[in-house]
Amino acid sequence: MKAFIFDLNGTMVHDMEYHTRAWQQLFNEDLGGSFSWDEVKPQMYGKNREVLVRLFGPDRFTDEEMDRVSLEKERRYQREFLPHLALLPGLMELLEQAHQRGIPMAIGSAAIPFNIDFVLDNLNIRHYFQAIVSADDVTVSKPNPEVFLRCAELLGVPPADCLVFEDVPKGAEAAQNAGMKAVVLTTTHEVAEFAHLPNVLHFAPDFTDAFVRGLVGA
Ligand SMILES: O=P(O)(O)OC[C@H]1O[C@@H](O)[C@H](O)[C@@H](O)[C@@H]1O
Repeated sequence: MKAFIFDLNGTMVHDMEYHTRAWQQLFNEDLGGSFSWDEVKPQMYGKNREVLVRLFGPDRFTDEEMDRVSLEKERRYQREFLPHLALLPGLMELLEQAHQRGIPMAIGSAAIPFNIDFVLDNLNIRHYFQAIVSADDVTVSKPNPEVFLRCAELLGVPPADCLVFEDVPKGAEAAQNAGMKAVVLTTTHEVAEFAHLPNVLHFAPDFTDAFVRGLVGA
């Protein structure tokens, strides 16, 4: 593999429960919904506007309202997650080794820049990434391949030479649709949920995993 593309939430940081909880509270306490955890969790992919349309239909909110709701959700998420903000075990070492070996790296996330900046700047890791593609940079998000194809283009590496690190089935599906192999971090979903995706090379609990370390010759 010539380049690495990292999903952000649930892959670099173990935070998907915090996203799910922030959304569930907002849906049920502020927006009049009554969604269970098991109904909200599978919706945790794609842009915030896409999440809102999937759950409330296309006519409920204006674009401005969706952006306001989205920002409120991220403020709540950041407030709750900040005390726990840390990279997954082994990721800092992997980033450093890949950087030293000249492997280009990108972030391809459905999150808005507000959340990407929250992680990168608080953890001081922005300098490792040659490209960052957020919700604002694509017309359609995962499982559409646009986000990962844009990363490959910005890195100047053919899609087939990019390896994606993901944690959700819809994200691994986006990699498949982009013609990219994926390594799945099992922070958020069960291995069986990825059974339909032939591009998944390996499942790992975190970045200390021997297969993952072997990718940078460590
Ligand atoms: O694409 P990533 O980095 O996993 O981010 C996905 C999540 O990003 C969050 O910002 C959204 O609020 C979630 O709805 C979404 O699931």
